[in-house]
Amino acid sequence: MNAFLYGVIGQTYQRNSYTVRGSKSFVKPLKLFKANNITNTLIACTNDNQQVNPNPDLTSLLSAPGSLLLHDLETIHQLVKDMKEESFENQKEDDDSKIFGRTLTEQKFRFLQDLSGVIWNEKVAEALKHIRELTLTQFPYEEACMMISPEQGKFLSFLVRAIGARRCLEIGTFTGYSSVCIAAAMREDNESILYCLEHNESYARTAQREWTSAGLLDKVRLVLGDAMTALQNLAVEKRGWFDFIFVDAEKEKYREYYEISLALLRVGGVLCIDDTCWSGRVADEKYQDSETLGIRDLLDFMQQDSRVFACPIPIFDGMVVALKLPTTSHCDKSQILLSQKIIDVEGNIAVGKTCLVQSLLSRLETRGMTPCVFEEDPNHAFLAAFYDKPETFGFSFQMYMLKLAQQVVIKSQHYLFRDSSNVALIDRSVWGNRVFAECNYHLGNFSREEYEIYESVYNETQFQPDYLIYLDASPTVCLERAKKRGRSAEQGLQLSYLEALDTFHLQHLISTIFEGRVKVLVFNCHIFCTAEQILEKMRGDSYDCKLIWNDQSTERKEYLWFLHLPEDCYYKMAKGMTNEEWFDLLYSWNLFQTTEITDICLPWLTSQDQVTSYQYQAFKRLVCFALSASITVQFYKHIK
Ligand SMILES: C[S@@+](CC[C@H](N)C(=O)[O-])C[C@H]1O[C@@H](n2cnc3c(N)ncnc32)[C@H](O)[C@@H]1O
Repeated sequence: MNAFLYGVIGQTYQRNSYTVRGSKSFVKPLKLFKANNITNTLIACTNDNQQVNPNPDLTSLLSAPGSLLLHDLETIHQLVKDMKEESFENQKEDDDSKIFGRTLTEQKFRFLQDLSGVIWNEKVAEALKHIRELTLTQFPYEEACMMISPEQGKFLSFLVRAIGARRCLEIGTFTGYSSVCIAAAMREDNESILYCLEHNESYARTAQREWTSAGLLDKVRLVLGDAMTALQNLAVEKRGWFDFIFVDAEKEKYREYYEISLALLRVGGVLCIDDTCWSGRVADEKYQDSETLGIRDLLDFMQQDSRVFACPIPIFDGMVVALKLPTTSHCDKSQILLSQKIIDVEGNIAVGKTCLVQSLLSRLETRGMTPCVFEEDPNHAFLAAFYDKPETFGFSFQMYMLKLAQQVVIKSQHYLFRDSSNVALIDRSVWGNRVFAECNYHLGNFSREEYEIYESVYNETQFQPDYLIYLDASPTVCLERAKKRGRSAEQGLQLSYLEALDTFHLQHLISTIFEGRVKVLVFNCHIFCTAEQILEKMRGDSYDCKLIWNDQSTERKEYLWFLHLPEDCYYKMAKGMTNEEWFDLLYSWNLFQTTEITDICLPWLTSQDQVTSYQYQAFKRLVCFALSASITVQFYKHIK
């Protein structure tokens, strides 16, 4: 007998009439599977299909993308040989709900559980079991079958853990089965979060109870309401932010969900789309209903979409997983790079960036990472011409440098994407470039119109390092170092230029710290800091901003004292204060005289939610003002 058993794992396509109608060889396995509550339904055919399959639905099913040749008959027989046949006779053959989604307890199928308990600990396993039972017994069959199968749940956990996801999103939560699988597998740190979009309040409440009993409530953020509205809101702030997105809501909107999900996903993130077989209907043109069309259109579209690498998975009712690829554009707003992999080293000319980057390079290598340095390498003649006549070449040179920096963004993205151990060390990025451009504009080397052009091109660039390491030294020290290294283009370097650059660097540094999106380490480099010191700080990292002094000199402390704020400042920030109150507060704390600074942290940067964006901005402005008032008066006089 030359028979094959085809199956879509866990699929409930079965109409028993098909499956028992064919060869006797697979009737027994089928019965045994059912008797043992195995969700898999096998669809079988002989080597000449017609004998088994007079029904056109089965033909289309077998040709559907989700169909999978599981085993030859002998393997199936081997698989079921120890199964018990008890109670099978009493089961109503086509009572789908009896078979659908039962928890698998048979030894043979223990692989469906997380035996190590590492990902699905006891609470999670219990919750998953409970959700299945509750959903199958308390919801009508048509609703209950919206829940993903246990195998899919495990697959979701697998994917999330495999990519180390911690920022996840689910579109369509229902009673919470898939969300528990995702949340349980997210990276175990405080930043891990799963956004769950669901518009049905009663489903959402059920899911919430399950998150609580699974011990996952603090990792899940429910967004109750229309998913598309929620997605549009997320797209304002969280483009390129998510590591993993699971799409499992209205099929008619799949194309729209796909597009917006892709924008929300980071490069290297994974998108998983459910129900892509849709009981085989997607493959059968006879079905033209809006849901089938929604899925079919998306699949057709994805085949041509070079933004992703997609793979169909014939599991339950089919899934497609898609990996978001890097593009060749620096200005795709959704191109946020892989997290924890970019270190941007910034600072004034000759402060010591290149030395530090080189020593970081070798240190990271000894720690099993594969770092690569990315830097702009400008044409030296052009650089010399710019130093010689900044008012003539200011704009063209800065535009040229911006272009080089944008290429660095693209190159580093591709590098990071290639291997998970890769780390990009950037020796001055677009961040530093902008500081130079702004400074040159203020020095009169750009016209206003030119500066606006620069800004518009700069604003197209999407760049988000994980760490910004700022090396700080006074302009005098930088000038000495520039002279020492003796680059010919830098021979005419003026102290006044370094002072101007210093001020703009510090202002940008403050803005960056206060935006709170990047971890900032500020190193006092009057004495060179070592790579070991920096790595040490990164390793023990629990702050969002650190100011680190590696010597006792006080010369520069006055520039940065304002970062050291008393504890109750955080509390007051959340209370809502006017600009004037803030100003008084700053004075009352006598901050302008503070000289004692050690490691500092700005804890509210991790919880921006407590602070309104107005307060945030107001605070930022005040600090900038304080800086310019107390430190840079001289500089402004100078440039005016
Ligand atoms: C297929 S079920 C999700 C099943 C769930 N992922 C699981 O494994 O248990 C789809 C869910 O999406 C929700 N939904 C459908 N349209 C929605 C919309 N426009 N906004 C928010 N939720 C929606 C439904 O209420 C339903 O709970």
